[in-house]
Order: sequence, then C-alpha cells, then structure tokens
Amino acid sequence: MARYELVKRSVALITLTNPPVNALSSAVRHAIAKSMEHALNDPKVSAVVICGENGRFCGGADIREFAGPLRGPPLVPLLDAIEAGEKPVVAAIEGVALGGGFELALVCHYRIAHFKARLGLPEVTLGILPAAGGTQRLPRLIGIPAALELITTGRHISAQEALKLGIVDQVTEQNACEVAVEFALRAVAKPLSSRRVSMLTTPCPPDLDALLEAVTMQVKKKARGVMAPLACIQAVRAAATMPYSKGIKRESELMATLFNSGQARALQYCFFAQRTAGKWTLPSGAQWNNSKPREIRSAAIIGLGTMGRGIVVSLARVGISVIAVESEKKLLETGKQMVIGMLERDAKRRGVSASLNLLKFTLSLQDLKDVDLVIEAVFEDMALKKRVFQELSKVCRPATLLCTNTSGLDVDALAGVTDRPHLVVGMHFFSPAHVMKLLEVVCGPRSSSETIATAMSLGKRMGKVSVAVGNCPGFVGNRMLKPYLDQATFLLEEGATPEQIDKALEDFGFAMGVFRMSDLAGLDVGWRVRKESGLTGPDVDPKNPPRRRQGRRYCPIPDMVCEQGRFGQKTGRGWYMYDKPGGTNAKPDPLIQNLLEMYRSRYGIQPRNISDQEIIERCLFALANEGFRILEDGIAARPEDIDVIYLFGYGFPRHGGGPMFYSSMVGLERVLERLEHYHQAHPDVPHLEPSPLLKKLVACGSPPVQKWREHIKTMHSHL
Ligand SMILES: CCC/C=C/C(=O)SCCNC(=O)CCNC(=O)[C@H](O)C(C)(C)COP(=O)([O-])OP(=O)([O-])OC[C@H]1O[C@@H](n2cnc3c(N)ncnc32)[C@H](O)[C@@H]1OP(=O)([O-])[O-]
Repeated sequence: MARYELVKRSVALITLTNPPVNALSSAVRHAIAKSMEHALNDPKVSAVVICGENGRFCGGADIREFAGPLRGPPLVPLLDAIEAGEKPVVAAIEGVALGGGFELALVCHYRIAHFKARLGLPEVTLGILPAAGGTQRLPRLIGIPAALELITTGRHISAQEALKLGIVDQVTEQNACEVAVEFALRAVAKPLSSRRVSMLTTPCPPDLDALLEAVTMQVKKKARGVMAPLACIQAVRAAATMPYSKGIKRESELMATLFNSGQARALQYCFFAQRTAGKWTLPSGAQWNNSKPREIRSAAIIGLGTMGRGIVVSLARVGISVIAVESEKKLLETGKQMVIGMLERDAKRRGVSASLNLLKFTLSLQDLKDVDLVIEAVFEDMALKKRVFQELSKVCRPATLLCTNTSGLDVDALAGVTDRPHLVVGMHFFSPAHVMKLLEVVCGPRSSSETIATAMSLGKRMGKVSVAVGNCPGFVGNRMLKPYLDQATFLLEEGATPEQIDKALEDFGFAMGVFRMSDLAGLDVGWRVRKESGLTGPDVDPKNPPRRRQGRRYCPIPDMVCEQGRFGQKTGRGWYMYDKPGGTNAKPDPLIQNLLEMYRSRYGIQPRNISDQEIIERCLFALANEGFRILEDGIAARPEDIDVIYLFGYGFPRHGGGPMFYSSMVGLERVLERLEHYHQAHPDVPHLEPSPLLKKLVACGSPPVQKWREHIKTMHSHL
C-alpha cells in the first residue's frame, strides 16, 4: 500500500501503491503512518519525498470506504503529524492530487508538480467537504477568494494554475519524483516553520462578510437546495476567523452534518453509477472489456439540422474528419456557416485553433463511400430514414458502420433495410449535441459487439457519458419521459398551473421544470408523434369518449396549445410567453390560464388545490415506475444506467441520485404505497399501476439499488 525506500543515501521515498488512483484507503493511511514514523526516527534520513505509483500521486480518500465504519488511522492527525515533523517533506505530484490527496500535498512542506498534473478539492461534488484540513489550509495558503472558488466548485486546476496561485513551488516537465528528491536534499538545511501551512495567518479581505454573502447567493442560485457548498463556505469562514486548532474542529463538525446525509449518499452513488454505465454486457457474454472497438478516423453526418450540426462539432473537435451531407444547397450553406461559427467559438473558448480543415460539406451521398462510420440525423420520419439507410447500404463500403440518431424509432427496422444489420446501431445524442454529455447507444438485436464497442468508445472520445440501452420505442430516456409528461398534464387538468408544477420540480432540484423544458425542446415534435400514433388529429376515432384515447386517460391540452401555433421558445409562445421568438425569459401567459379555465369548465372539472408533494410524487414515481418496467424488459441492464441517463440527459438533480436511486432513498415500500394510492384514484392511468418488479423488490425486503440486478437477472435481456 506504500513502498518505503532510501534514495540518495538520505532521502526516504514513500510511494503510495494502491491502484488505480492510489486512494487513501485504511491500509494506505496505515502504511503512510508507519513509513513516516520510520523516516522521522531514522537518523540516516534527512528528508522525505511522497509520491504515487504509476504516475498518479493520489485520487483522495477511498470513496468506497465511506459506506462503512472508519477503520485505520484517521486522516487529520496523520496529516497534522506529517506537517509537524522536523524533517522536510516534499510532495512529488504527478497525474492527480485530488481531495485527500491534495490535502496530503498541502501538509508537505514543499510541492513539486509535473506540468500535466491536475489538482483540486472535488469533495463538494460528493456531498461532503475537504475535511482533512483542506478548508483550513488552502485559505491560509492562497487567500479566501481563490480558496472559496476552488472548494465550493470542486474544480480541477492545472499545475500551471496551481503555480500561479501559489499552491505548488515548482512545475517540471521532467520526472517529478526525481526533481522532488533533489529539491528535498536542498531543503534539508532550511527552517520549516514558514512552510507549515496551518501555522500561517489567513490573508483576510476587508470585506469578508460581503464576499461570503455574495458567494452564498451565487451557490444557492446555481445549486438549489444543495447542502455541501454552503457548509464549505462556513468552513472557510472559520479559517478566516479562528485559529487552526478551532477551525479544524469546525471543519469536522460541518463534515459530520454532511457525511451521513442523503445528498452525500446520492452524490457518491452518482460517481460510481457514471463509471458503472460504461461497463455494458450482452447476454452472449460480449462486454466492455472483451470487445474491441474499431478505430474511427472519418465519419459522415447526414442532415445539418440542430442535432446534425452539434454532432459534426462533437466529432471534429476530437480530430475526426467529417463529411456533412444536406439535401439542398441552401440548407447545406446555412448548416456550413453555423457549424463553422460553432467550431470557431468553441476553439476560442478552449484556446486552441478550430479544426476547420477536417470538414467537408456535400450534397452527394456518393462522397461517403470511404468513411468509417455514418450518423444519420435526418427528420424523425421512419420512411425517410429507411430510404437513407437503403441508399447508404449501396454507397458505403461494406465495413462502414451505419448509425442513427433517432430519438425513439425502431433501430432494428432500420437495420433490416441494410445489407449489414450487424453494423447498425443507434447513437441517440441530446440537444444541443455538442454540449449535452449524454449518449444513448441503442443496441438492436442484430448489432454486433464490435459495433456496440465502437459506438461506446466513440462516445467516450467525444467526452460523452455513453450508456448502452435496448431497442424499444423511446429507448430509456424518452420512454420514461412519457408517463412523467402525462402526469404533469393531468395535474393541469385537475387544477395546477404550468408555473406551479415547474416550481415544485425546480425546487426539488431539476434544472428546469417540465413545461419550461418542453418549451425549450419544441412542442411540435411531440404533437407530430401523437398525430402519427393516432392520438390526435383527423385520424382519431370519433367514438372515443372525451379525454380518453386507446382505452386510457388522455389529456388533449398540449394539442390545443400547438393548434394555436404555440411551439415553445422558438415561436416566442408555448406554455409560457417569451419576449420574442427564440427568447429564453419565460413569463406566465394569461392566455394559457384562460385556456385551462375554459377547458376545465367545458369538461365539468372542479379545479382543486394540488400540493407540491402530490406534484413530486405523481411525476417522479410515475417516472421511476416506468424505469422498473424498463429493467424488467431488459431495455436497461442496471438501475445505474437509468439514473445516469436522467442525470446527464434530463436535468435530474445529482443530489437526488436519479429516479431509481431516489426511489430507494424514499423507500420502495413508500413508493409502492403512493403509486397504489394514485392508481386507485386514477384507474384509467396504467402508468400509475405499480410495476411487478417494484412489488417483487418490496416483497424481498427492498434491497439497495446495487442489489436489484440479482432480482431481475432471470428476466430476458435485450442488451
Ligand atoms: C476526511 C475525508 C476528506 C477527504 C475526502 C476525499 O478525498 S473524497 C475523494 C476526493 N477525490 C475525488 O473525488 C476524485 C475521484 N476520482 C476521479 O475524479 C477520477 O477517478 C480520476 C480523475 C482520479 C481518474 O479518472 P480516470 O478517468 O482516469 O479513471 P476513473 O474515474 O474511471 O477511475 C478509475 C477507477 O478508480 C476508482 N476511483 C477513482 N477515484 C476513487 C476514489 N477516490 N476512491 C475510490 N475509488 C476511486 C473508480 O471508481 C474506478 O473504478 P472502477 O470503475 O475501475 O472499478
């Protein structure tokens, strides 16, 4: 867990050896304590260097240990002892120094960083705070404003920025460990007192209260209802107003309030869920670690609408040459100008040059004959997509992968019209595709493991969080969205307003309420889908009773909104009104209020007061209920996959963990009881009927999310 060796005859080199990130597990802490004791007591040793194996200094506390009781030496006294020692200690930072790893570096008397190293205190993203002295030492070293920013955001910084801020003493392009050993030898004769960060006086700005107040407001606005950043601010205040001995106690008290909170559990779950999602498996035994992806050097995108443009940018900025295809000259020219503008702005922001030389724009599919992969992003129309795939089959070389960006159509039906169904896969990006992190990789029954591996790896290369899902209408994300949207519109019928529902969801932590989100996405898309599926429009069977379609409750209000030409932000009117088409400032619209009142009186609905609790329960439990069905159907392999999709694609708050984790946090028994209650009140809404898997899990004693898989593994998997 830590290697101890004597180098240059008098330097004790302590190397943390806990792959993959040298996390500070109990065994590592124990090994550091023993090694330090040895080094401080050995008269041959004049200085110490601490580094990490495999070019990684330390990724912080071992997050896996947070779930159990504390074992091994606690971190704070261990770190205090290193700082207080009478021999100089130098941190050789390569790779990462994060969280407890950064705090370990802060107690060393000197810090040498490799130029590619990244440093940071990301604890806040895990629902806790840097409680190994980080909130007390960092402000003393770099001042309150800079420390506050790093601690409340959890942002990673480069070695160069760390040098500028005064966190590290030297940045090197050579082996940081060797440089640190030489540095340590030179430090032997120098006094250490000014190098003990906890002994420094915090440089305190004159307007401390105003500064803390401003940061508090900022944090509350950005992360509504999230506890950890507020606790971080209080801890930093202690660094400014108390001696270290008291400040460290305050830090520990604040940590205690966070450590066992639901938010911390949810955020730590999100960390592991995100990593679990990349580990796809198929019933055949093919999986992420035994299937080799193909290398993709060139790609083509068909369709330069909003999605197509975002996908071109995502590919080009990671160095893939892209041929972009449109059907008409004017559309091609508009798309081209927009893509170039997006790439130039993106490059400027990142301080690199725009990779415009990788782009080619064409009207002819014939130009695609040599590309490695094609992503079709044409209009959401099956007949059109089938024509494109037939054409691609003829034009592209037999090894080219054919992908579709459909948001819910049958990927296997598209595979069926090609000459290579095993090379067809869905790559469902989320709008705007160059910004949103989520990618659903939709595996058809005939997609080969190499095809899936390639799509997953391409997603990773583009910086996306890729999740493999099965093929069914709407896949995972949009399939679950339906019951969620339905509940929201039923609540409108019953007496709520769009702004009340949105507020309840935004107070819960959603980035946007359901109606604001729908306005942003455009209301016409769903309207067209409803028309195509015979739910509205001229094809509706007139024998349908009002507010019922296909044997179940149906709310026609969204159709009525669209009939008035209100398609959301892009038309300046939707569930809200905006200053202008394309405007983003949503204001309640009295016309919508009138429409709701007229609607209720036409159908004799007596509006009632609806509580926020009912809004949250009906929307979120209906959402999760569909998630349970998706698990039963084998469309998602694990609850973590569903949660990651909702966290990265639909603005579900991370401190809620995602719909499936949230259900387990509320208690599956409670979710079941509430769904039964609402289903009894609304028997014509099948989405409220508790799913068999939910009932089964409750009958098995409501196991934690990570164990649900054991209860579904016998069911058929589409993955
Ligand atoms: C008193 C307490 C005060 C201190 C608190 C803290 O320090 S809180 C901590 C503050 N620190 C942080 O928040 C840093 C968290 N870590 C990271 O941000 C990134 O892992 C990385 C940047 C270090 C490496 O990125 P990368 O893309 O190269 O690699 P990757 O991300 O794919 O991970 C590889 C494997 O390592 C695993 N694992 C990673 N870290 C930890 C950990 N600390 N623990 C346990 N496990 C960890 C990860 O699950 C994965 O396991 P798998 O799936 O293979 O079984």
